[in-house]
Amino acid sequence: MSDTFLVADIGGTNTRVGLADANGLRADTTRRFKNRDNQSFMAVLEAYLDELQPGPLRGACAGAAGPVKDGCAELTNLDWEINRDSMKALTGADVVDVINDLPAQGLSLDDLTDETTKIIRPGKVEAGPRLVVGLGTGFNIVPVHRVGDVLLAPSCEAGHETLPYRQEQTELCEWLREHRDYPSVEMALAGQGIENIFEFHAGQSRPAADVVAGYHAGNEACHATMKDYVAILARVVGDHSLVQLPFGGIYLTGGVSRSVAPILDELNFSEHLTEKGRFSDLVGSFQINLIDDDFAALKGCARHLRQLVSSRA
Ligand SMILES: Nc1ncnc2c1ncn2[C@@H]1O[C@H](COP(=O)(O)OP(=O)(O)OP(=O)(O)O)[C@@H](O)[C@H]1O
Repeated sequence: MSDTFLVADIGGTNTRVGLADANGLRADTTRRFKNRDNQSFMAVLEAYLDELQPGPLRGACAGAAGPVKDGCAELTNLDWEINRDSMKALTGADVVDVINDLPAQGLSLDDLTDETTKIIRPGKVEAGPRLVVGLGTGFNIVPVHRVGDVLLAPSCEAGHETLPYRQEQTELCEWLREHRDYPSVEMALAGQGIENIFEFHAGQSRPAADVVAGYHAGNEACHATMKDYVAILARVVGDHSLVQLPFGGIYLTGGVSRSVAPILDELNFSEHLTEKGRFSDLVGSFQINLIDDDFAALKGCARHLRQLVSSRA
């Protein structure tokens, strides 16, 4: 029987697809697609299968950036649906599943290399839960638990909880309430969050990458944006740390995390993170890492399939 898995990570902006086997994700098979250039995930998958011609597949798993129920996901930030039955029909795979994309990132943690996991803020690392914070087109946070040899990462929609803010951000919150969906964590901390905060400060729009570049170039509105962004990020990560107690460490991931990680220190991330009264030392003791692997979720989907196959054996 084939041991090949097809794995996919469908975000609001990008879709990544690859093949994995007993040795893990095959680097020569990974591809990245811009969603705006494609009609649907099925169209992406057809193009991928046409190019790669993988032969019979043992399993197929998609991590999708939206709530998943009964094998179906509706993406939150794009008008796409991902459906387990359609994937099964197209791939002919034996075991097929759809999971949320952030648990997919979380399930990759034991398959990442030292080169792709960088320490941003050293801390004490012990056995215990780990916490993955996804900063991409959307925002989400999931805990990762180990039970024996099995990793568990439950689905969450933490990006849509209400923004915790201090007095300094009251006007920003009111602006989000008036001009966006509502003042949710995602509206401030995803890539679109950087753009929202910039628009609040500057009265005009600018892509997230350009706001970060403007910060490095000394632009005042970009500086104010990243200052708010880092303060809110630290507060949200601190709050979730108290809920999950990530003694195994905190991991930032996603397209925004790689450009934000280098400026956390200079924008007082640690001071905001540890503003927790009697629990400041505890929150400050968790190590914070950066996942610098754009295909991490594919590795997590492969692990999910391995776990599914062995639970059915
Ligand atoms: N250099 C950068 N600095 C800041 N933000 C950036 C940079 N480059 C891209 N982004 C933002 O990163 C986001 C895309 O990240 P990513 O590739 O992780 O998205 P995705 O996988 O499609 O998203 P998700 O899974 O969150 O729906 C976009 O919002 C984009 O504006």
